[in-house]
Amino acid sequence: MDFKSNHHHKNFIDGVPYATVKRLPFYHRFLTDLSKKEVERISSRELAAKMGINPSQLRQDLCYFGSFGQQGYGYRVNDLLREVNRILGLNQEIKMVLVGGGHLGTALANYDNFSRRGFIIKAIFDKNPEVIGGYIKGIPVLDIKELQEYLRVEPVEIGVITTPAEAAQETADRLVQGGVKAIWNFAPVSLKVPEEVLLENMHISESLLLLSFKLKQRRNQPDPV
Ligand SMILES: NC(=O)c1ccc[n+]([C@@H]2O[C@H](COP(=O)([O-])OP(=O)(O)OC[C@H]3O[C@@H](n4cnc5c(N)ncnc54)[C@H](O)[C@@H]3O)[C@@H](O)[C@H]2O)c1
Repeated sequence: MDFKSNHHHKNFIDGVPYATVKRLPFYHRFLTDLSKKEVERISSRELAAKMGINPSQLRQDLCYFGSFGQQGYGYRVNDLLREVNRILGLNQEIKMVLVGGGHLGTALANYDNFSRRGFIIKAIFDKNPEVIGGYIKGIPVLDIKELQEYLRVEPVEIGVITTPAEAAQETADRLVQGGVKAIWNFAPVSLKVPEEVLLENMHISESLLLLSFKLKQRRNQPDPV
């Protein structure tokens, strides 16, 4: 099934409703899990129950991924996963650079699952002479001054920012000048980037603050009897 572009309707991305797109990573996770367990097929009822979502919602979502379901047979897990991967753009390698090879940068570089899914960190950039010239998980750590020249020779699509907050905007500017198409930002800053550059923020501390709030709420509630 081919998706017609539907740019004039902002609730749709490539013919898939945004609400469905937002659930794609969730489908990806469950289908990958089933595929690993070598489950060949699954009914929409079973899959919905596993994922804790409404079966009719699930059937509706899956309609957008192509017609894989067969009455009384269910869905072929691998076909469905392949389609979800295709829609998510995971059927090709995506090159990234990471700026800020400190604690978080090192943790991300060490996380095997990104490269397993095709997200390849080509180089890490830092300004600290003590780390420049070294390697993190086999990835070279280069001088931030070389970023522009590097990207000219080796264009990448995603720039990951794991610098301290104060350095995040100048890092974003450098990445944009270098021609990256998307930024994955972990610094607790609202970055300004041109409209054509995609920005996804991963504000870990904000998530922790939310948890703190919920914890406080629960503490204030009387214990259930
Ligand atoms: N470590 C975590 O678990 C964590 C959690 C939540 C948020 N964050 C955020 O992630 C970011 C990084 O945190 P961290 O703990 O890894 O810090 P860190 O100090 O360990 O690492 C930051 C790295 O960025 C480099 N750097 C500084 N300025 C630079 C510049 N202008 N250009 C290139 N490199 C530069 C430093 O030399 C250092 O290696 C921060 O914005 C922090 O708020 C981190």
